[in-house]
Amino acid sequence: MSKTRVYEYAKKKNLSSKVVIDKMKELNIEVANHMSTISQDTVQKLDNAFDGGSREKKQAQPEKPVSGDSSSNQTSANSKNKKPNNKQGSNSAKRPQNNQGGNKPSGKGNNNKNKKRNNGRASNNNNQSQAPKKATPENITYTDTLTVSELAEKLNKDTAEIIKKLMFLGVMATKNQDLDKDSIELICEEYGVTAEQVVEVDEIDLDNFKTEEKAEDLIERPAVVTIMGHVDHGKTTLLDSIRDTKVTEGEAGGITQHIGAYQVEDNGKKVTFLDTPGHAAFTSMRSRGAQVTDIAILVVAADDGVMPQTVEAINHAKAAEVPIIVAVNKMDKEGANPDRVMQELTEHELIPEDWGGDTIFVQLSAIKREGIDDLLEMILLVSEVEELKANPNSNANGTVIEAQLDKGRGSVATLLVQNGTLHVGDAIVVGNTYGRVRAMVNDLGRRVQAAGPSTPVEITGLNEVPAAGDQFVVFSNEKQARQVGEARQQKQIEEKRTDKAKVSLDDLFEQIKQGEVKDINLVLKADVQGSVEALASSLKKIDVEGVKVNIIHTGVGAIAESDIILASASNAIVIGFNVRPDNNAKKAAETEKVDVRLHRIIYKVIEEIEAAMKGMLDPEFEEKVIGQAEVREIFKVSRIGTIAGSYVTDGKLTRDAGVRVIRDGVVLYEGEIDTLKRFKDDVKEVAQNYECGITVKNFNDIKEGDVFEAYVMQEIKRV
Ligand SMILES: Nc1nc2c(ncn2[C@@H]2O[C@H](COP(=O)(O)OP(=O)(O)OP(=O)(O)O)[C@@H](O)[C@H]2O)c(=O)[nH]1
Repeated sequence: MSKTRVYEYAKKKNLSSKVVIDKMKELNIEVANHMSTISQDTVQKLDNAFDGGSREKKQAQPEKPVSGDSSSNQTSANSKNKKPNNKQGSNSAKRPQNNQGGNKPSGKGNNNKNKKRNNGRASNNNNQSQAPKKATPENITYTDTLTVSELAEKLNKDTAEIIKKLMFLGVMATKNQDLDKDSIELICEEYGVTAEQVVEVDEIDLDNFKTEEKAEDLIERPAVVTIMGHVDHGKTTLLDSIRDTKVTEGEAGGITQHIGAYQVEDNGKKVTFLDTPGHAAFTSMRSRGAQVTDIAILVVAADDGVMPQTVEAINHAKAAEVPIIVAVNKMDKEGANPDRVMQELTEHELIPEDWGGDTIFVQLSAIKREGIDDLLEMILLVSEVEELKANPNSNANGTVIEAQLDKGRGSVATLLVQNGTLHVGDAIVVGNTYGRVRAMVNDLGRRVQAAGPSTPVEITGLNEVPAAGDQFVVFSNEKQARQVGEARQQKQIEEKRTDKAKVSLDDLFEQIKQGEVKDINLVLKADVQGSVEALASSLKKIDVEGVKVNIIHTGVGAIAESDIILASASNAIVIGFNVRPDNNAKKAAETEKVDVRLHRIIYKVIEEIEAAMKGMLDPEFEEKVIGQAEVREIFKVSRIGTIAGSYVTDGKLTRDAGVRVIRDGVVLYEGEIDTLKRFKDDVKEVAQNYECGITVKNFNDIKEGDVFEAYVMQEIKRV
């Protein structure tokens, strides 16, 4: 059996691997990737296929673009691969290796195995790669992406060699282009190198400061219980009656205090209840990464049965993988029908033990305080099964249950200690706040010095108010606590600043709805003063939901960088009427994330702004400028009209693209390309740094120095 591989065959035929793979697929020959072996029989079939057709051969000029950064004037089929990964993942469909499902699992599996084996040795090998011999390393590491030349350096190879390899994989890349994970792995595979993507550790992530516990240090801790269920089924009454029965029995003389959670004792064992019933609080904490609940009590009124929120609560508890105990409440009521409740719950996979399932059902009357002991007993039973453990002898960490600003005491937060023991005087970072635990009060209003695992305590001493669901960690070193706390605070401020998303038409309505936007600030630029005025007065007349259009700046001429800076500073949208942004403005708009809208018809501007304010903006398509060409010379041909001898300065021009003729930053005409030629030939597209001849449909007033802007309408993916 012959051992020809796809890429070898491709090389022999002077074709790219992609072309060969595509052809094999066309011929219904199974193929995974460029490394797949092909039989003699297949070689024969391919030979026939390629010798018959000439289309593919035309595309194959593998040697040429390697030396230069810009690729040759390719056909549109080939040019698809020119930029394999402008944005990570966004072009994945276009990457050749993604066409072959069979390839990945095996390749990845091997990598993973290697990864494990080589774990921790990555950097060593990297250093090794600096050795004078320049051997190929065993493995390489990277964080996010690598450019072609960075990859070449890591592999100790010439950049040109990597570019060539990429080409044989059907990927056209320049040396400074970022490669995505798949491409990096493919190239490394070629050299038998393992590529490991390492995740950058966030130094101020609180998880990094939690103590790692050894199994032998862990001892049993109380369960943390949340009560959930439908409105009026008796959650609050149940919480109150548990507390009243148990607290008065145990801690005599305590004045119960609402701190968001309380602890009761039964048979010498403690149970902690979160006293914000309902799944909203439960889920909002969970959405912030806090998993506090160990057991969920699902309250169902015996006279009402399973209701919508009962089902929601079940789903939330299931999603959190928290065991559920069903409390069938209101058993004292006349219409109480516990069997119906059980029956209805079986539909949600909560099957009573009596019926062969494993869900515990407790019948009770919260109001009459009947069945409370049974419920507690069951909670203790489930806790035992769950083997809930923690180490009371380490620095505390846990979650904020609730927090507020108190006039007299400053920031007050209820913390649930999940591991370790919290002490008065501890240096602590809580979410993005920090401080020293000044005083601790338990759920009975008593001052305490220490709080062990599963204990809720209210603390003071933080510099700011944290948020419910925030994590907290105690530091042995106060200085470190302050540093981490300050860094987290700083990061939050920065995130807020960048997060304070600039207004964009796409999410304007959302912001209006949330009350974040009351005025829409606009910067208007137009070709002539008359248009500026007409546009401004029409825009001011838009009246939607009491939101005011506020024109903060107008001007005549191209959109300049200063317009963008102004818009950025005042959170404005820029409208260009018959004008374009110049290059600096374009760059500024990108970095400042300023929404720039370009129009040629006044009513379209009004329509768009109005639609955005009403939340009716059509989100499906947006215009994407694909390239620009500069007119260098004009040829007047009597039968044809004006041919613009042009040079593509940016991107590419395609014959089916829309085109605008721009003179001094002002749009003169918008229409379609009529003919696009290279020398005498009609072509489908012309790439950057190439000359071409262009005629525009129904438009001949072209002058030297004019700019053609080519654009296509592109569907935008929403997340
Ligand atoms: N007869 C009887 N009524 C009860 C029982 N438990 C609660 N109730 C009554 O049912 C009503 C609702 O009880 P809550 O405890 O407020 O119910 P909830 O589930 O907390 O309600 P929301 O807070 O609105 O979600 C009140 O009028 C209670 O007095 C019980 O065991 N028997």
